[in-house]
Amino acid sequence: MQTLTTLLASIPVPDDVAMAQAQVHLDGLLKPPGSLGRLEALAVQLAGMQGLNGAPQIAEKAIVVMCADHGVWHEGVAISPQVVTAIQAANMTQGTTGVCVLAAQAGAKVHVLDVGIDADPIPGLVNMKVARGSGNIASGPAMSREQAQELLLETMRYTRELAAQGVTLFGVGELGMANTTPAAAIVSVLAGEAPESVVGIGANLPETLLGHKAQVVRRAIAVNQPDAADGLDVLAKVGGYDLLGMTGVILGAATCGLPVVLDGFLSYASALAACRIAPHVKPYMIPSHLSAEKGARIALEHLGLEPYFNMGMRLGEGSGAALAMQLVDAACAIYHKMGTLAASNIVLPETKG
Ligand SMILES: Cc1cc2ncn([C@H]3O[C@H](COP(=O)(O)O)[C@@H](O)[C@H]3O)c2cc1C
Ligand SMILES: O=C(O)c1cccnc1
Repeated sequence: MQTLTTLLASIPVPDDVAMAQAQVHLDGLLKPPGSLGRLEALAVQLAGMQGLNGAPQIAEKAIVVMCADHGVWHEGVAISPQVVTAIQAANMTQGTTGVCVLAAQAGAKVHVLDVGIDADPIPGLVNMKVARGSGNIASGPAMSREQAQELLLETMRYTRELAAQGVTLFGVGELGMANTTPAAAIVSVLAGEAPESVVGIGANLPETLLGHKAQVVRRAIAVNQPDAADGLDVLAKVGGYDLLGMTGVILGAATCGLPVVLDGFLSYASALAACRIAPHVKPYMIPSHLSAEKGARIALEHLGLEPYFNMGMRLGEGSGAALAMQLVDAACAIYHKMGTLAASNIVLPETKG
């Protein structure tokens, strides 16, 4: 079985030649060159991905939703009852959640993984439970480094298996009451920003409790002393199973040369960790929306990603990733279905840049 090191080393470098050819093709389509803006850039990005073999074309889409509970919930950093994680995870199997509805719109299949829900295994979920909830990061690590590495590998392998079955576009999602607290801790450490700048209301925490939430993040960092240079250390000490699992999907997709659409704030934390673990994963990431969570802009800036849309969304679950998959479809559609300037005998003067 391949080790983490060999898997990470297998992430292909995007194909520059394919990207240049895609740009030439786009410039010849029935429009002023460049006039479809970031849709063109997205098509070029896809063309460079080795798993797609040159032409941007999406076959099967998968949104992988990582579900887990968090010991830090007991610090009073979230207002939702902890049992909502298990209830909403079960709802995922009924197709009634936000991500399920939006994924159906996008033609994506939702895969729901229990990586650490504090409940008995739930029928219909993939059981990859590490434990019934992670450790309380305010007083110790979320998990051991061994557990973190094992879950990272397992979720990478799960993603690669989906790719082997024909998935060519991935989206990440999560579910876990209180998970905006470990996500804020990860972003704080990896972006080098104060907890106060990245802590937000999550699922409607009263503003009056934001100071407390920031203090809990401060404590988590002080107690655990995560090494900002070591993404796995940060995830293990101040993260959680769901955040780790999303990092696994991001890295797993990249090892197959396939694109992965990010979601909201939680996914930004996982993506920052993925970049710290393997910086060459970056070209495979596709941002979706700007989450309304307070630290969202900071996290995206540190990722060097500009979100495609800003709709005040802050649900998570993969809802934003599902919506953005329709943009990926749009980028492929213009590439393959538009007519050419040449066929219409339109000759445009050369323009610069
Ligand atoms: C019914 C319900 C459905 C959700 N779906 C996603 N979240 C989102 O809210 C949680 C994070 O916010 P916090 O850190 O404040 O707990 C995560 O489960 C996230 O996926 C939900 C939250 C609730 C209440
Ligand atoms: O940005 C998100 O995805 C988000 C924000 C708050 C709560 N849950 C999810």
